Formats: sequence, C-alpha cells, structure tokens
Amino acid sequence: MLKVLHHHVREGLFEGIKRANADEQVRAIVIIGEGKTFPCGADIREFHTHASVKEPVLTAVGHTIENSGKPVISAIHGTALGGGLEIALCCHYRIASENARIGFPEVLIGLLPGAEGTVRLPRLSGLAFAMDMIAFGKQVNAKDAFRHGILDKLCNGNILEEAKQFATKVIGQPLDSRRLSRLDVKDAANVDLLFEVALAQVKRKSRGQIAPIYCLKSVRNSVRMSFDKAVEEEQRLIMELMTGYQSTALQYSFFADRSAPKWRLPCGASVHNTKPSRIETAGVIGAGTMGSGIAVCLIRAGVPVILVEKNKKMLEKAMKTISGILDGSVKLNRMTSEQKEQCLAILKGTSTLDKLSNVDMVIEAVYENLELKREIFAQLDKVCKPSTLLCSNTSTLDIDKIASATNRPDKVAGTHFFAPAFIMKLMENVYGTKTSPATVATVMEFGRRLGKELEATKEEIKNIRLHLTVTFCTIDL
Ligand SMILES: CC(C)(COP(=O)(O)OP(=O)(O)OC[C@H]1O[C@@H](n2cnc3c(N)ncnc32)[C@H](O)[C@@H]1OP(=O)(O)O)[C@@H](O)C(=O)NCCC(=O)NCCSC(=O)C[C@@H](O)CCCCCCCCCCCCC(=O)O
Repeated sequence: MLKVLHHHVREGLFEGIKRANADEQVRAIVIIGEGKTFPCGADIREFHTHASVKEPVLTAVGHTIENSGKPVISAIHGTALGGGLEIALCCHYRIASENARIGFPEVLIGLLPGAEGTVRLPRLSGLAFAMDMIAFGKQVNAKDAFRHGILDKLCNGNILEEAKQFATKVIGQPLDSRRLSRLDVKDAANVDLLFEVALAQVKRKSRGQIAPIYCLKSVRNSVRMSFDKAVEEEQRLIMELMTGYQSTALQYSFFADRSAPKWRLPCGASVHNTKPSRIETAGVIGAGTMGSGIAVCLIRAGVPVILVEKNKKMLEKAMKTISGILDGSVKLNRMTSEQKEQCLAILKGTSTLDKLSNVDMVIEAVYENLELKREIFAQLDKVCKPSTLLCSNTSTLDIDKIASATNRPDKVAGTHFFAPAFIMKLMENVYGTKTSPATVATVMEFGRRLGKELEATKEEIKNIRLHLTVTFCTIDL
C-alpha cells in the first residue's frame, strides 16, 4: 500500500511536530515520506469510518505544522497528492526531487481537497493554476510546480540530505510570510473571469459531475472570503460531496479499476495463469435498448457485430437508433463521420439465430425471462461453433440455470451491461459454477477492450447480486 494518511499517520505527524517544538535541541523540522513516496492523500478506504473523523483530523495536523514556531520543510519525493500536498502546503517551505509529482486528484473521486487545499494553493500558485490543478485533478511535475512558486527548491541528490542543508539556511528566518493562511491570493483581480472560463471548460469536459464545479467554487471563495470563512465553506462543500452518490460511485470505481486486473477465482485460476482468447466477431441478440446499446459498445471498439432481432420492424428501428447514437458522438467530436461509417460497416442486422454460426461470442439481451433465455441458449448451443462463448446480459437470473440449457456450461457467463450501455462503463461479469477460467479470462479481456474498466473480486457485491464473483466496473458519470 502506498503511503496514505491513515489515522495513525496523522497522529504520528501531529505528535512528532509537537514533540519537535517542545525539544530545545530541535531548530528545524523536515517532513519526508519513508520509502518510495510522500503521502498520496487521505486514506480513501477510511472515509465513512470512524477513523476518518478521529482526531487529529488532517486540518488539525496542518494547523500544528503551520503554527509551528520552528521552520517546517516538506521534502517531497515520489508523489505528493491530495491530503499529502495539503500537508506540504501547511509547511513553511517545500523542496522536491526533480522527478517528483504533485497534484490534487480528489476531483477524480468526486471530492475536493478538503483539508484547506482549495484555500491555500491559490495563495501560493495564483488562481488560474490552482483552478486548473484542482478542478481537473491535474498532476504537475516538480519543475512546473517550482515555476509556479509551489516549490522553493528542486533537488537532484539525496532529498533528505538536501532538506537538512536547506533547513540550516532558513533557521531563524521569520515565518509569518511563509504561513499561507496569512497571505493574499495571487491574481485575485481576475477571479470572476477565470471562474467563468474554467466553469465552461469543466462543464464541457466533466459533463454532469458536481465535484469539479464545487472545486471551482471553493477556489473562488478563497478570494471572496476571509481564509477562515473560505475554509468553513470548503468543509461544507466536501461534506456534501462526500455524502453524495457521485463520490461513492467514483471511489468504488477507483478501487475497482485497480483490482480488476488482479482477478482470481476460488479454484486458483487468475489473470496470471489463464490465457484469454481473442474475440474477433460477436453476435448480440435482442434489438431493444440494451441490445442496441451493447452493439454500439462493440462496433465502437472495432468488433464486427451481427445483431439478431426476430421482429423486423424493431430491427430496422434499432439500426436507425444506433446510427443516431453514433451521430451524437460525431456531434460531440468523440468520433469523426468517417469513424461512424466504419462502425456502421461492421454492423449487420438479421432476424435469425443461424447467422451466428461463426461468431466468437454471443451476448443475449432479450427481456428477463428464464424460459425464453434457456430456449435461446439451447438454440445457440446447436447453431454456434463449439468454441463460441454464450453470454447473457441478465441482471437477475441465475447463470447456472441458463447454462444448463446448453452442452457447454463452461462457456456460458453473464456479461451484464448497464443502461445506457454505450455510456455506462459498469459491466459485471458473472460466472456460474461451471464457467471455465478461460471463459472468465476472455470475457474480462473483452470488457477491457470495450473500455470497461475492470474489477475482479470473489467477494459478494452488495446491491448488485450476491453470487457475483467477477465484476467489470466503473461508472461514467
Ligand atoms: C498514488 C498513485 C498515483 C499511485 O499509482 P500506482 O499506479 O503506483 O499505484 P496504484 O494506483 O495501483 O495504488 C497502489 C495501491 O494503493 C492504493 N491507494 C492509492 N491511493 C490510495 C488512497 N488515497 N487511499 C487508499 N488506498 C490508496 C490503491 O488502491 C492500491 O491498492 P491495492 O490494494 O490495489 O494494491 C495512485 O494510487 C493514485 O492516484 N492514488 C489516488 C490518490 C488520491 O486520490 N488522493 C486523494 C485522496 S482524497 C484526499 O486526500 C482528501 C483530502 O483532500 C481531504 C480529506 C479531508 C478529510 C475528510 C474527512 C472525511 C469525513 C468523512 C465523513 C463522511 C460522512 C459519513 O460518515 O458519511
């Protein structure tokens, strides 16, 4: 685990600063991360637990640092992110290895830098840079950070040694001008203009997301309000975000993205010892909202699709809908007209299952009726080549019961997309008792190709289904 600011790390820092201040022998204090990095933020796993609010909270640690009567220098190597950077901003000086990076990624998990980061950074870097870093979650390298006044020195040798040398030079220097809470915000005169420009950008790039807007508001408050009032408002905003559904989803997604590539089944099969097959062509059964959306996901990823719908009128309508969805992507500059045509060229519609004889995978997306699905799977089993994977988009039905209608239960799995499938990145891969590891590996790999970020877990997933074992996940908000 990377260094995160768990409760015991906060406590250690808090006590350490107090001890150093009480010790007459100590004339300056250096904060440095042990091992590979400076802290990369608050512990996201700790949110919503008692530990996250247990004293000393991050702001209390920050105040102790800033109010220290002895100079405190943060010596940054690796990454100083989120709460880690907020701690650094409370220090009187910041030095960093040339290859270090700093940033406020909170917005990417639906939050804002809620330990006074939105109020301190603009006082150091200026508003424009702070808005850019905070509202877009941008990380910057040490050289850029130095150029924007966030760092006081770049180091290319041993960071601790350089920090100690730096400390000897600043001992005895007045500290008030180094306490960011006492300074004014730079380029404050342009606040309204900068806010409007950044807001327009945020609305375009992070459509529908609340956190980037709150980030901007909070940075704007750093100009419009006193330090203390802006901090109070920042607290209110982060709490609102913290208890909202967007941050819950994004934090779930953060961990899901990281655990998916490490999937492992109870039998010992895992991403490391199971080879996926390549899906070159696919069939989708059912041209309703789900089937059409799934077809869009596949053709956009360059996978030729045969869309099967026995109702010819519905099929015709679906083909038009799909073309319309792609037109929407062209309008939003997410694809060119040429790419749209390429997508449509690999989509074929048909009303009979026998056209699926040669595809590598079928995704069934008819309505939730076990008998109907079993009937379709029994037919597919006869029609499709032996290696074809037969997948169901079911959200509630038992994969084993569907698989038992075939003679290839090892090649049956659930691939549950969420509506609208071409927008939502959440995709669950449900395996039954007989699904083979190779099938799981192939479906996982396929999900990745579709741009679905993945999670692999053998835990039950609350709110989804108790027998879920492998989940591809992320929600595109
Ligand atoms: C740091 C990275 C760039 C490293 O990337 P790399 O690719 O090297 O490694 P991985 O990404 O694979 O990560 C390795 C490992 O570490 C885990 N991990 C990483 N970061 C965190 C983290 N911050 N917390 C927990 N775990 C983390 C990761 O999951 C991997 O674990 P695994 O088991 O899979 O090995 C990269 O990791 C990265 O970008 N990390 C994200 C950094 C980030 O987002 N930082 C910001 C965190 S949020 C923050 O700092 C908030 C602060 O601004 C303010 C806090 C105010 C306090 C608020 C109080 C809360 C009150 C809540 C009450 C709510 C009310 C209620 O009860 O409801």
